[in-house]
Amino acid sequence: MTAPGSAARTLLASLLRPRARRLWLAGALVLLQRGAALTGPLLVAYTIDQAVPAWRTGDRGPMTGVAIGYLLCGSASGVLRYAFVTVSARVGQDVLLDLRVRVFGHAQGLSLDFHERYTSGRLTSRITTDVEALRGLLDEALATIVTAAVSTVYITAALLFLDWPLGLAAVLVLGPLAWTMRSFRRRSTRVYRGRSSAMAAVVARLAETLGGIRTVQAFRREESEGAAFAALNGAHRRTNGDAGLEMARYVTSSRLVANLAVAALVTWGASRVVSGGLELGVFAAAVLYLRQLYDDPLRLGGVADAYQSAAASLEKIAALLAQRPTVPEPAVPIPLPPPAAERPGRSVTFEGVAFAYPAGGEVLSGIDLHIPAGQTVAVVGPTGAGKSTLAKLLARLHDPTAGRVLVDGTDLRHLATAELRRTVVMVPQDAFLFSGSVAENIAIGRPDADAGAIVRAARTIGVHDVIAALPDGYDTDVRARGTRLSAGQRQLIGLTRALLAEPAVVILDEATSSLDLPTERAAHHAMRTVLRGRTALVVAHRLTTVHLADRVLVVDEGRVVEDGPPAALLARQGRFTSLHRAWRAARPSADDPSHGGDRGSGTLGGEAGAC
Ligand SMILES: Nc1ncnc2c1ncn2[C@@H]1O[C@H](COP(=O)(O)OP(=O)(O)OP(=O)(O)O)[C@@H](O)[C@H]1O
Repeated sequence: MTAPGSAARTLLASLLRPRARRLWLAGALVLLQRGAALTGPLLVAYTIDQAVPAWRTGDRGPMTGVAIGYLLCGSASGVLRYAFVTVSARVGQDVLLDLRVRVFGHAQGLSLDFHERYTSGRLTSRITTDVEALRGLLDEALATIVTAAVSTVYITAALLFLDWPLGLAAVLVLGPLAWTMRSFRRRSTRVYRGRSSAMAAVVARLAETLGGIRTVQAFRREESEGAAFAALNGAHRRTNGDAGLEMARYVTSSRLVANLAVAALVTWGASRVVSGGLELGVFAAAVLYLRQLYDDPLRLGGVADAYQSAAASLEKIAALLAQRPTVPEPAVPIPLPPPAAERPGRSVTFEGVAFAYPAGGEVLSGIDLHIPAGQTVAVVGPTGAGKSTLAKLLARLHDPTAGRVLVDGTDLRHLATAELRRTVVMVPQDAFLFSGSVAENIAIGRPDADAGAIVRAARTIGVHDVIAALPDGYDTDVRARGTRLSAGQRQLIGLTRALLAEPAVVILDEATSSLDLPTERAAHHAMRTVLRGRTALVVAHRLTTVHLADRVLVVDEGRVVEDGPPAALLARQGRFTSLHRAWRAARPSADDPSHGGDRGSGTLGGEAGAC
């Protein structure tokens, strides 16, 4: 069978090495168990050639010895088999647990650009289908392979011991059998790998379609998604059929070779018995051994599937584990200087920053920016201008391709991840809620926060009443039936998280989705609360948000084209003024704090195209 590639072998070795002692024990148990199980034919030879003739002369001793020998070997074989299965199953389960935890931990540590490339469906497939494929290897295939190898050595030795010409002839037949196995291996490798990839594609599609079920239903894509899923299943069925065909070919050809060999050897042995060249008992034992000897290659064929699937899956998992974060933890972190007592927050500097996503051209270039501690900066501009990318660089979700991003003079690349996450907190457009209580969800930025601190933060943000009205208040499971929080409420929870985490630098990627006026006012108030006393970069889609800022950056095609206080920019009659006008035209009252009406929901992102 094809051995897994070197990365997969290294991975398997790293999984098995910590369990070496139990593996040695399992190996010793197999040696003993096969020894006990394969003594049977030797006892048959002894019975026919020695014990029965002795009994005929009135000596029952040898037969009694044979009976006791049978009993002991049979019992020992059973007990040893039980012990072997128990030990190897424990090793298998431990390896799988270790592997799953390792893959999950590794995937979590990989940078955002990896996750943007490698879909969650593919990751699910690695942790489920591929780890399960390894289970097939550990549960059955490995034991079968080791048992077959040990049995072949034992049986060959026993046959040579009983009658070396017969033993030699039997060994020679192993050659053609090995050849059939080799050609089966060559053909089946491709087929089994194809089947494993087809299955992975089915799982990945399933995860992705169900993950995006709202979009699927909203755009009536059920039929086309169903057709795509059926096509993938069809491909999987075809590869399954091919695998079955290969196996049938192998079983037929190797059985044919084995049966021909047994027939020839039995005829030859029988002729020697007749001519007196071979004892009857030895002949009987040889026949019993021959069957077992040629059955082992067949058993190996039976587990080839599990072996090949595991080899293919191990390779995929090894390739995933070989991915390195593109935003690595510094080898020797540099701590931030103590915060200045006189000013809240920390300063932020972009120094000659440029950035390109791995699979695309430059989306930011020539960014030179200094944000003093405590300043709130709103970033506005057309859709796709690079606003969110700028925010992601400050959160170090990516590293710039040129230049540096500094907080209080320290390059983000030199900050320990824990300190970075404590200092800079990003509130994304849509706050993701993990399964668990509302309180746990609020506390993710500060897990040691007590209930009082959580409630205080929620009150300050203005979301306490919403939470208190939930079926179990702060203990309500956010994923439980009937507790769907609205987009606006999720935003408020996201802001409460940020407030509780008390970062020196906060990044708000304002949601583009429009909210009803009361929720929008609540969100506005919450933002004002979170921004107070911190350095802030706000990707703004509404002019009400811009009103919160000390300074506005207008970004277009990856460059900062205007920079200054909102009033000064308005006076300049430039890009910001056009944006402002477009906003006022689309939403003359609702976005302006001086008005109280409730109109449509124009947002800067949407209007920015006019700019
Ligand atoms: N993960 C990614 N891989 C490749 N290109 C990306 C990725 N994310 C964004 N881009 C591209 O980078 C450019 C800037 O995107 P970015 O999200 O920063 O714009 P934005 O100004 O925040 O837009 P919006 O207001 O619509 O959110 C766009 O051309 C976008 O297509």
